[in-house]
Amino acid sequence: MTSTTPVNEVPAAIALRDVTKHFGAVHAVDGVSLSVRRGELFGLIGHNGAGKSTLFKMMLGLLPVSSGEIAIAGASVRGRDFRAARRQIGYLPEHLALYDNLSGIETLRFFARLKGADLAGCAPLLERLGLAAAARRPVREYSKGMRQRLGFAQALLGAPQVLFLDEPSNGLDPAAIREFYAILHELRDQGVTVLITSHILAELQERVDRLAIMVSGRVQALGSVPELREQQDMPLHIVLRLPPSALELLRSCLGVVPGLSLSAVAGQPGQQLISCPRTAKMSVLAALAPLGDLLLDLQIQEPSLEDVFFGLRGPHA
Ligand SMILES: Nc1ncnc2c1ncn2[C@@H]1O[C@H](COP(=O)(O)OP(=O)(O)OP(=O)(O)O)[C@@H](O)[C@H]1O
Repeated sequence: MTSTTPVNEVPAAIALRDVTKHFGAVHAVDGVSLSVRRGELFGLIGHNGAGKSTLFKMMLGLLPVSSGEIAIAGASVRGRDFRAARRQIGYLPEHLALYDNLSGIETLRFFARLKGADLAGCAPLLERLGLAAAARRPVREYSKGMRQRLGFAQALLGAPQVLFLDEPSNGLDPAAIREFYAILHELRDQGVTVLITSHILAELQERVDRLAIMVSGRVQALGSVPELREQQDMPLHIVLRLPPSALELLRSCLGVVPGLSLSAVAGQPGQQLISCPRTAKMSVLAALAPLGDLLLDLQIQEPSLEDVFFGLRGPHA
């Protein structure tokens, strides 16, 4: 294996250097470099066809790279030691095939045998994922959410150190999603590295440490949600509620702050929206002081991950 890690430095749990994958003329993945630390919960997002699944498959060694280097837990996916490293990897594919006639516990034992994991770990895993009561029922009777939880249980077999989860919250209800992320955060705190894809950006926004946004096979932006907001220079929105009689005073107060715009909030009488550069936040708040009690309410709205995503891709992308 070609090492990219300096001596005395802990290797990244996931390291990609200039990875490409071409299917004929289609550049599905086009020069991706990425480093995910041990114990990091990392999100991978992108439009349909952006290259996420292709990248996943290459990181799992299921699809050869066209060029570039991938190392998982220090082992190159092209190296001889990757077979052993795979034991440290858990994977939940987007569509996991399950045998309908097997029960939950039989399913998990089946996957445990394939993976060479301890069969004794199966029942506790079902318990942890809220499936203990359904353990002996055939999978054909499972709801979509139960199937997904069973899939998650199989990804956790053998206590993997790196987890790849492709659209894992598909079919989960809000309570199950909350429970699912609680388990992920627990695993992360134990040093497990998690790479997760989802199209539900609001779900990832508060829950991942960092993420990469893929556009047409490339990583277009990388960082924590606050870092991405900074990088994109997204404007800040401040919504005010005040009586119509205070509008003139508001305009004159804000006149001293450059670079902002003021507009009425459609369908919300008495509400005004200020859009301003993020750096102007404190100046705007200071400029509002003369309004005193006339200001009935104020909300600062940070751009969401969805705003960042569409800002990158453009409104019609
Ligand atoms: N086996 C294949 N042969 C030819 N083209 C492929 C193959 N697999 C993927 N592609 C193409 O590579 C591109 C990236 O596909 P990929 O499935 O990685 O996207 P994705 O980001 O996972 O999309 P989605 O969000 O819809 O799952 C697409 O243009 C797709 O058509």
